[in-house]
Amino acid sequence: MYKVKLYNNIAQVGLDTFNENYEVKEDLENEDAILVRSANLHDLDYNPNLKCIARAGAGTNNIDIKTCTEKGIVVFNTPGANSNAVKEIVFAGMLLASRDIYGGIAWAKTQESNENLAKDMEKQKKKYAGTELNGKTLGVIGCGAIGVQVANLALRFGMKVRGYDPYMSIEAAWNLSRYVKHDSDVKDLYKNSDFITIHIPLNDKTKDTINKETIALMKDGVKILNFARGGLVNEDDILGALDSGKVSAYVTDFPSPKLVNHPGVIAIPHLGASTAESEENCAVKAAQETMHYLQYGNIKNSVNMPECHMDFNTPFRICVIHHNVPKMISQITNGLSDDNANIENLMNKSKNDIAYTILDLDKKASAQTIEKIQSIQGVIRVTTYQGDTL
Ligand SMILES: NC(=O)c1ccc[n+]([C@@H]2O[C@H](COP(=O)([O-])OP(=O)(O)OC[C@H]3O[C@@H](n4cnc5c(N)ncnc54)[C@H](O)[C@@H]3O)[C@@H](O)[C@H]2O)c1
Ligand SMILES: O=C(O)[C@H](O)COP(=O)(O)O
Repeated sequence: MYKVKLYNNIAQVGLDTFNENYEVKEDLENEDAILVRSANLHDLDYNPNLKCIARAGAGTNNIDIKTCTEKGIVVFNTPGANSNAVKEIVFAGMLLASRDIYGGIAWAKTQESNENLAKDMEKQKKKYAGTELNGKTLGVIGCGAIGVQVANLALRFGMKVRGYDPYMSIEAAWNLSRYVKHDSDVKDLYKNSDFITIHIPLNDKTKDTINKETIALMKDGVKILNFARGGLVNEDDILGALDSGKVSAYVTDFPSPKLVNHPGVIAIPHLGASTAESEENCAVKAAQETMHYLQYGNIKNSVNMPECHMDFNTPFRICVIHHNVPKMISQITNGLSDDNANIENLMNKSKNDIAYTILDLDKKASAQTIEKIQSIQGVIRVTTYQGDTL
């Protein structure tokens, strides 16, 4: 029986994905896997049995990836599974930033006993007038699963679109409309955009991407949208720019006490991925990733380990997480020699400093052999799988 510990509410359809060999709940000890959304796992008390963490969502800044890698814990996310939900809310944000729909609705709610409402509202409405998206320029920083969808939809709104992403994947490039102007220098995007939306992960390099200096390069009256992470935008700098009028609106999915009452801030309580559809997509994908790893050692959509998966149809499988250094494969295969086992299939993949090797054998390896492989310098974790778990 595999144990999967829950750290957030996970959509039921995702929980139902696990079969009878899984115990899935919040209150568990010695778990094999963790399923999480945005709960902070930085202070996790890692139990030695923990093999993987699946983030039902995109951002993994709530997980200590470095420690997980050192301990041989595979961290998964669910790329693209919530991108449509975020794309849609970004447009809600752009519309709210362009027209005072929110102010108008708030006024209408005060008019319950106004007999002359029909007449009064025609006088009042000029207070809430705004501008259109059509014809404006949107700059998209980060053209991944979300950025590409936002860019493509903006074109359909009649916007001109510019995109900046020096690390764009081939898949994302295939999906991006050719009508999106590619900015190889982000300064060009800053200088020419009426709206700027940011869709990149938060890490040490991207923290405070939007700051005093970058804001100074932008058009006067620019509107900034942040549905990625709060830490990407320096709060003091954005508040200063709102006060001076340099920035005319800041739409954020990451409210903070400092931001919420500023008139230029539209703060939404992290609702970007909170749709039934995206919660279900993420939950199912995270559950599948967890099961494929726990049962077969197959890795798909990991942020700290290489993509490595192979059909499993031999009696025994050994999976080794190890450092990406010379002579590892020869040492691992030599380690098997005492058992006289035949390696029927072998796959080795690497990602940065980490590598992963799957060896499928014609018979079970002995406990001594597994210990020998585990003791090779550079090996982080060895896991074995029986063919009859299929
Ligand atoms: N508000 C929400 O509910 C919500 C939902 C999903 C994702 N997110 C956030 O949005 C982020 C993006 O999500 P995604 O699904 O599009 O991820 P993704 O991995 O598909 O795309 C991220 C893109 O950012 C690019 N990038 C990285 N660093 C960059 C930099 N310095 N400058 C420009 N581009 C850079 C990458 O090359 C990649 O193409 C996530 O990391 C997460 O933090 C928020
Ligand atoms: O990174 C993400 O996927 C989003 O921020 C969604 O987070 P949530 O699953 O907690 O809504």
